[in-house]
Amino acid sequence: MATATAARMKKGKETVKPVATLAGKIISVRFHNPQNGYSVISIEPKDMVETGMVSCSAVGNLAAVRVGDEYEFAGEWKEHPQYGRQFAFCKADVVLPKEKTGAATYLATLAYGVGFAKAKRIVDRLGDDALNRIIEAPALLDQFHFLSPQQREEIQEGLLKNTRLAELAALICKEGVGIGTATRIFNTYGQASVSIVKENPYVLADEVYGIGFKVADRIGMGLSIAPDSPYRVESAYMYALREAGNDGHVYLTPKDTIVALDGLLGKQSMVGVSNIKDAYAELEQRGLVCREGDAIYVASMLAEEKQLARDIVRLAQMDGKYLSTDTEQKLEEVTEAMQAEFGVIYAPEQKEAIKKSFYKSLSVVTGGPGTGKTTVIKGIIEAYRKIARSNLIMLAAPTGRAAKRMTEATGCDASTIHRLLKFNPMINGFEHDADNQLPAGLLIVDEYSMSDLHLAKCLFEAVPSDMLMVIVGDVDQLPSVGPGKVLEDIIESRQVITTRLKFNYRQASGSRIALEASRVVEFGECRLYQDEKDWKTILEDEPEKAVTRIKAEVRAALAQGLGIMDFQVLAPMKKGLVGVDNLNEVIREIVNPPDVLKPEKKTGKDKFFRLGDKIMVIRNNYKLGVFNGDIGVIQGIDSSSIAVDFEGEMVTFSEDNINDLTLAYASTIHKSQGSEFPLVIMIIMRSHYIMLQKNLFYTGFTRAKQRLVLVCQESAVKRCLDNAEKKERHTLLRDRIIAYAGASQSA
Ligand SMILES: Nc1ncnc2c1ncn2[C@@H]1O[C@H](COP(=O)(O)OP(=O)(O)OP(=O)(O)O)[C@@H](O)[C@H]1O
Repeated sequence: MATATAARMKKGKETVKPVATLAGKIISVRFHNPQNGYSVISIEPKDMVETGMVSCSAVGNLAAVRVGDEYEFAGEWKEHPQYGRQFAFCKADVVLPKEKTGAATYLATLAYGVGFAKAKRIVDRLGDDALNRIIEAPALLDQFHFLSPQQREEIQEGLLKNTRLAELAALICKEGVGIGTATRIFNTYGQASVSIVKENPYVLADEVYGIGFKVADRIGMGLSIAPDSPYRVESAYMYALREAGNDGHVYLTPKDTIVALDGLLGKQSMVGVSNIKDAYAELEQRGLVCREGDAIYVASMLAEEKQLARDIVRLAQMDGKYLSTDTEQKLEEVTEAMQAEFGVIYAPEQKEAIKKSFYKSLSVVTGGPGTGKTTVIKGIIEAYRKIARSNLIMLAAPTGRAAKRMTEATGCDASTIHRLLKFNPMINGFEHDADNQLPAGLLIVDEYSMSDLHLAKCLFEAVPSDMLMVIVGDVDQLPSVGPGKVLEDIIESRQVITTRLKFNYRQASGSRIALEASRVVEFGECRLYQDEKDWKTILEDEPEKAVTRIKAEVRAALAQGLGIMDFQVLAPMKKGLVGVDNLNEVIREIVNPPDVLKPEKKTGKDKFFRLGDKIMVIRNNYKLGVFNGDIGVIQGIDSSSIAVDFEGEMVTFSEDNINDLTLAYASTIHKSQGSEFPLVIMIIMRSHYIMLQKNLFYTGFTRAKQRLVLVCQESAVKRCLDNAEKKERHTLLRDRIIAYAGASQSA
């Protein structure tokens, strides 16, 4: 392996820039940006004779800057048009004092409550090289009982920050790589950070949370790694495959892979097909990627797709636990009894759905909003109680909001799938799996169109064959945010018993939203009611005016007493005047204007959160127990964290994961899946062109429970309706289910 690594290293045509050096003490800090460490400092050079200066300016990135600290810088002298000659450094090593008094003085600056006397006792015991010894072995501090645990931590952290982290920051904090990123790298590799980053910065994309290929590449390019370095091409290859998951793909075709790599590596990168083939061969040899025909997979994704297909077939072919010669009659009696009990006459298809959930261990119920899915869920629960004489029932949904709605609708506790499977941060996985399956008799999972491949694989393997599992969802909605289209593939395989509910009860009660939902799905048609029942359309051709209309509707909602969680603005995409990002800023100024009592926290260029802001989680964080699409309100902001109330559950986000949050007054239609809101204000304009699809439009307006306000250009809605073609997702789940089912039947 060592030889292979050396060979791969050699292939890269690395260039080393000539550098000058400067040693001296910081005498003043003129500027320091805490986000990226960019600093402008005055230095008193150690060797004034050599530099010919009493003081000089130096610029570069430092993790922490303190007047009095001594550094050895490497970089080059530059002539600034305004500020004159200055030293631009790309490397900065703190020179720690080596004699006792200097070391003790330095140590005394690091921890609150540790003055010179205590620091001197430490240095006396550890010797002249005390500071370096503590850096190498922080446990040495344990012997000093007069230090509190916090003081020990502060000394250790201070030393590392001012030395090793400073060195790392100076090396990489350029061109948009911030101190936060440097700190994360440092937290991952500790003292070895600089040497690891110098050898192969692309490893960061695999191993450091929050760093992807693009940041690693910025670091790599800054370190003059060759554009055709195998490390770079392999990292881009893995990134391209993983990134395809963001477009819903489980695998990529060879052609798509090359297009994606071209985009990532740049056409001028000297990377040719042979480099890409070499990268594939290396990654395949390391077990990271594999290929089946024209499908190139991240190896773990292929394994998951196969495992899921096997488990689906296992459950779909297993007779329901309570199936016997008189089951049909028993089910008939039970549904009759329930009709009397609940005062409801089930539609034939609803009855079918309830009965069929007892035929096999796995069944599916699908239907649009208002077709009675929840009514069927309640029916299945009650029928199970009566037939199995058991209460071993588990209910779940992919998001917290959907689980909450399920609880409210059924009166039974429902949890997220993650909670159901018991996510354990210690093992970074679920406690319930194939070896420790779920202890229930009946499991019903709602909003299943939202489940991606990974979550489906984890859930299905944890379901014992003698359990009854019913998955419920609206297959006409957008598929999951993550890779795959699991519900659609299961239904299309025709190997799993499925009931499609068609009759729309809400439509029967006059709802225009329900009526148009059916018409959109069945005929690709939709009437744009001016203002009738639960539907209001505002036709507006100019984007600026459309934004003004949205603002007016938001004000009207507030005037009617709706809270920020009661209404949601939806748009097809993020960018542009009528995109989510701009709408969020505009709506925030109405709903949560600035106030001296409301602290704000900067989170990026031109981005900030304000106390009281409505926010959404955009990445699953199993450790914090929050998931993509969860919506909450900011209840606390301080210099290093944000506390968010997720409908009664408080979660604190630190600097490391604040970027997993975004404003949520407006959100994309994709992100609104699984949620419903009393009022939805949805905008559909021609400038959203590339996103305008039938299932996107359908998913968006069916999020409205009581009222929809549609601000649109008529032609944009028409474009949605005409574009019934679903965006293709590369997955082979359907084919695998069919193949495994065939194989097991012929076996
Ligand atoms: N057989 C029935 N007879 C009369 N009313 C019914 C029947 N089935 C459902 N309903 C009513 O229709 C409405 C919609 O039903 P339900 O909430 O079960 O649908 P849903 O598919 O779960 O809707 P959504 O996906 O929007 O939550 C409810 O008010 C429900 O009481």
